[in-house]
Amino acid sequence: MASTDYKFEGWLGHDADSVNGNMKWGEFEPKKWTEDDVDIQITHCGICGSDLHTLSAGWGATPFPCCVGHEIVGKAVRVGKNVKNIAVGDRVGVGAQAMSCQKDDCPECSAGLENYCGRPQKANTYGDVYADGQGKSYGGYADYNRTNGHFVIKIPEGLASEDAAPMLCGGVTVYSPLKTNGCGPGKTVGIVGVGGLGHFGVLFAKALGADRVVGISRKAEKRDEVLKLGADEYIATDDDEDWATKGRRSLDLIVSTVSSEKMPMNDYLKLLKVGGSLIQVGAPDKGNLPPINVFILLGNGIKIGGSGVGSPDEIREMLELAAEKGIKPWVEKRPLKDANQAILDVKAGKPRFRYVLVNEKHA
Ligand SMILES: NC(=O)c1ccc[n+]([C@@H]2O[C@H](COP(=O)([O-])OP(=O)(O)OC[C@H]3O[C@@H](n4cnc5c(N)ncnc54)[C@H](O)[C@@H]3O)[C@@H](O)[C@H]2O)c1
Ligand SMILES: [Zn+2]
Repeated sequence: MASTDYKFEGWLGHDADSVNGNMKWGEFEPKKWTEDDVDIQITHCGICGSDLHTLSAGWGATPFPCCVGHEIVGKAVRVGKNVKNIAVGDRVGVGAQAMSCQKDDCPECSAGLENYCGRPQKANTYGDVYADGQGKSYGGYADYNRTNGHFVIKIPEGLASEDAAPMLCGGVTVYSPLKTNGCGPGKTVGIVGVGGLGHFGVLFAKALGADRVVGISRKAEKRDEVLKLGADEYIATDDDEDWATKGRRSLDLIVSTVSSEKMPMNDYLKLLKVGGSLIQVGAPDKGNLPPINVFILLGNGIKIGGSGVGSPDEIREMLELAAEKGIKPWVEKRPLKDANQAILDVKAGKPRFRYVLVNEKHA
């Protein structure tokens, strides 16, 4: 039995003002320990756009106090008796999901689609209340994390911790819809919104063998960086008022990571070839997309859908692909002690393309 004389401490948001650089360091009570759980000594945690939506309570009430962060990597320091896939000392990670029902009679969990489990047991890595009285979930801007072993993933040796961390949410959230919707040789793919998720979209669309990958964002200033990432083309929508006409019916698949309700959705849709699909993964505060013009849908025979994170199996598959192909995300390491400033910098649009907090006590 490993020692359990550690405290769960981290950056806590106490109200919606915490997103303005006002998280406070403090102790929290993790979920009640069960023999299905793993305790992780955290070394790295990526900053996801969802952390900001949650701190600002933009998606609805957040159960404060809340420690955000769901791109967690660290060392397993306590492993429950029932956990078979992890041993003490392993380098492991946790993404955005911490729990599902895991029952054989669940159509989703039994099919390896735990991310779509429809039962009350489903829980996010932070800001959630466990269904069975085990308390609240707390995320990775912290010293330690406790998560159900089914959602704790071993990190392959070939991947650096700072690169693996943001793949656990940001990476898999785009990898899953690319894979599910046929990204591969012979396909042209657009990635709308080249931020944290979008940059993974470019990297994974290329790694899956798409013929052409087009980065689509607002500002021309990102062009060189997006092309350097591996995109074949870049469209700056603020810079060219004819972009939708010029690119008409040129893409088989679009993944949109944009969360602004003001996005020009109807113009994105015009870029799809007949039979093409746009998959929305960006999640606006109130959950609404701009009004969609039905004539664009039926006139082009196109589909619009959505996708939520990815299953533990998809995360493992993505990490293996990343290790095998040497996929190198663009991350910038920030000390965990400066988490408040890092959040302000994300709000200001500074990351190229993902910040990863490093816990200097453990890394
Ligand atoms: N579907 C899921 O399961 C899932 C998982 C993780 C994150 N998300 C959501 O995805 C969104 C993006 O997350 P992220 O971590 O990449 O955030 P991010 O801040 O790193 O990136 C968002 C990018 O979109 C760009 N953008 C904003 N408005 C735009 C517009 N009108 N046109 C083009 N580009 C625009 C921004 O400049 C930025 O580069 C967030 O809403 C987040 O909550 C969803
Ligand atoms: Zn996320």
